[in-house]
Amino acid sequence: MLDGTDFKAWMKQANLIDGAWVGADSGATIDVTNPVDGSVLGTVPKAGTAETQRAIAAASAAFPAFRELPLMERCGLLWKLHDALMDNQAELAELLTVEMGKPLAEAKGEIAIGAQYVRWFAEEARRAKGEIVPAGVNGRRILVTKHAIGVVGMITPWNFPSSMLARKIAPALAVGCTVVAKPATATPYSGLAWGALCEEVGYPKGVVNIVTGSAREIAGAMMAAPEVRKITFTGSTEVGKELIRQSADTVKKVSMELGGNAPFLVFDDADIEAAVEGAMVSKFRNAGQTCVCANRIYVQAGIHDAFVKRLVEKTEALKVGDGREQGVEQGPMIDMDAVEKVEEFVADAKEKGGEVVTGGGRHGNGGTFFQPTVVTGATQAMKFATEEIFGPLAPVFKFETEEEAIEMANATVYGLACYAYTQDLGRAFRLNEGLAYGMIGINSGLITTVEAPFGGVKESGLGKEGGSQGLEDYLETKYVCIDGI
Ligand SMILES: O=CCCCC(=O)O
Repeated sequence: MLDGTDFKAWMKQANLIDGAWVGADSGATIDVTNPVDGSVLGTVPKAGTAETQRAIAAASAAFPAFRELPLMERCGLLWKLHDALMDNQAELAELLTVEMGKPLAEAKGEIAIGAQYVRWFAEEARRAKGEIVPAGVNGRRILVTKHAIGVVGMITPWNFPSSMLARKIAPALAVGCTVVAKPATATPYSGLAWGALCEEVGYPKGVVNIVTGSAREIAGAMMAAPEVRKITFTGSTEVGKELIRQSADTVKKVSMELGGNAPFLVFDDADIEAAVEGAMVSKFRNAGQTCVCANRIYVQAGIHDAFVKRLVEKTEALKVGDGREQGVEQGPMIDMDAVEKVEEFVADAKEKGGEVVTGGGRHGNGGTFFQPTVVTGATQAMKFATEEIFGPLAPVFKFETEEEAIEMANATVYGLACYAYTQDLGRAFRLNEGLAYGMIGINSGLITTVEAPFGGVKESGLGKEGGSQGLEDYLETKYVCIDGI
């Protein structure tokens, strides 16, 4: 266990609305538990429509002045926010681990990448450039300018409760937008901590508002409010589709980071050790509860057995336990529903001829711990071929040709991330062109980085987070036509 950190210092048990820390109007609260043993860490307000409407009104009132804050002052606030995150990295990471379950090393990494997003967008804000376009006729000038979109509603998930907010809140604040955020009910403290950090570094009241409680009511109030000009959501495709439908009524801009079903292709010419290493990190980080986790591992026949042998050895060596314990590499799953879903995938695979080579069931630690699992003999008829597993289950499929691998990899409605291991440069280019995914890792199982546009195609989403594109999503483009020159 960690010594000397005081994660409770950042564990805010109230909502931040218009610069005040408040409870729900009704006084109702929701318990927040540690998935390691179900123990109650504390409570958060069970807020709903009225509280969210006040948060939106506060963000709306704060917008004109915040938008006008000199660019260097906005960037300066982000620099301070970056430093506050890193100065409190250990405490914030422990808070994340106790509410979400991921190993402390991963939680620290999550706080660090969140801080990097903040720094990245502090730098990118200085390049939110417009352009002057040559006019088609004399005496006329065409100017294209960029402007903060306005109040942004943010709905964030439980699996990366800090960094998913980072890559929404940082670009929004960088360009002068104001924020109403709803963290996931299972992991609200990491989101509320962003409110506390923003307050500490001096954001004016109303610029950042954080509301916890009824997802239906909070999201409903955001979607209904004409002042909310943009909604950014990370979560399931099902919920994302519903939010897109609701956004039509007030024609909001939307960014949707939705589900995935990442194929991980390993070709005969791959460096097997590197491929296994990549598969391990891609599959088992966050106990497989990552939208870009390898969901289907396709291995070419010539190296299939050698790959599986190493994958199983490494999977069996994973240390499962309380994320706060030294050396733990896989924590508990978020809840019992998640466990049962993985059990269903295993049962379905077994019924259809798959072989569980290691793991396959609940872990001896009890509760929501699940064994790191490898299933071989996977086929396109099994449920995980088309559905997202979101758990520590690695299905291995065998393939013969590149064409067959691409076809199977693309046989899904999702298009978030995919991976391929090969030493053949020509093949790497063919894969990049042939795989219908928003992100491709060639010889890498870990591709998330602040400089790159994270996001999917098809039913995996709309918009990008990170990169210069991640700023663009919070800007409105205007054009001025000056005639008679
Ligand atoms: O679950 C989706 C977020 C992925 C974040 C990451 O890759 O770090």
